[in-house]
Amino acid sequence: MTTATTTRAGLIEVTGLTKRFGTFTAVDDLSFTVEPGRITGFLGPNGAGKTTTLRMLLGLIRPTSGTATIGGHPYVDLPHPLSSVGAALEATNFHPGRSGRDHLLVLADTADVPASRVDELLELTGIPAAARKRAGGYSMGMRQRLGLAAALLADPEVLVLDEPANGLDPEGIRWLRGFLRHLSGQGKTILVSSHLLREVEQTVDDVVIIANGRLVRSGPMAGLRGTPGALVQTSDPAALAGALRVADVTSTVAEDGSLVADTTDLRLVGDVALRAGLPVYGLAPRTADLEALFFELTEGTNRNLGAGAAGSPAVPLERDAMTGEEGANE
Ligand SMILES: Nc1ncnc2c1ncn2[C@@H]1O[C@H](COP(=O)(O)OP(=O)(O)OP(=O)(O)O)[C@@H](O)[C@H]1O
Repeated sequence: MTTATTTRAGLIEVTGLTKRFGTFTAVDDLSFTVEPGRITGFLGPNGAGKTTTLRMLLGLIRPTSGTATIGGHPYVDLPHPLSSVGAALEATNFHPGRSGRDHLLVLADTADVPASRVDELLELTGIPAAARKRAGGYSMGMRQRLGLAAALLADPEVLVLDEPANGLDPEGIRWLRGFLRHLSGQGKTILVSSHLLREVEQTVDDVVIIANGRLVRSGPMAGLRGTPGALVQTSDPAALAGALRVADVTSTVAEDGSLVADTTDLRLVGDVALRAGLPVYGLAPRTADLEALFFELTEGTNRNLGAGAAGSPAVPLERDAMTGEEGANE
């Protein structure tokens, strides 16, 4: 069993985490771990409970039950929270009249971080010139980069980013991917939320997928992609399946009539078909349809649209420690 004294500093452990707002259960008995040196995608449709979970992890709201710890400690008990965890939960909470650089300088002062680190981070996040202008005029992508710079100020071991790809153009998403990869290469723990699997599928090593506040899947991204294979279109799939079996390759006929062979050796499949005298109309590696899988796993669970909305809250019930949003009780 893991204890606070033996847990690695950057390990995130969520155990039986539950959050109720009145009668509405936003996060329901959620358990997962996030490993250092890896990028983990925290995925689920709108309203699944991602932000609520991250807020509990960051000590901004109290769990109804369960725990969320970083290096074995709840956030509020971390001896050096700023150098342990950097977070960017919203891309909008900057003083609009203040420049991005000034915003970071204020934060740096609070966190006891030298001003030189601010300029280093503005370079790293690609906004050195724009950061001298008023933050009120920033695009969403710029605000994302500024939020990322703020999260990294104290060079934390753990980075928690809520929808960081929102508002980034394809070039920006590619940049973010490379940047996060670089940080995970330094051994940092990176937890990135998104409501789109497709947006992060090339970025993340592991996934934690939730729907209706509950865990539906967690593990390496490779496991989600499934076993690679070959897709073949031929005139007689059953005959080709028989010929492949002789060559020690198992296969199944898909709904659309194509044959899915359990091998990545396309040349072998082509050769077997040729020897069997069967025409091949199409031959390609099989790639998982992640979008379809994600939809299947989370189907109809967007609570903000009302589907499956039993007990859905009409009004916010609790004041949020970060945004000061309205609300009262738990
Ligand atoms: N303070 C609150 N009071 C009442 N209900 C809340 C509060 N905060 C969140 N909720 C509800 O809890 C559910 C989960 O919300 P949450 O913001 O955690 O989802 P999410 O997965 O982050 O969604 P999105 O992708 O849209 O940001 C939603 O139905 C939301 O309306």
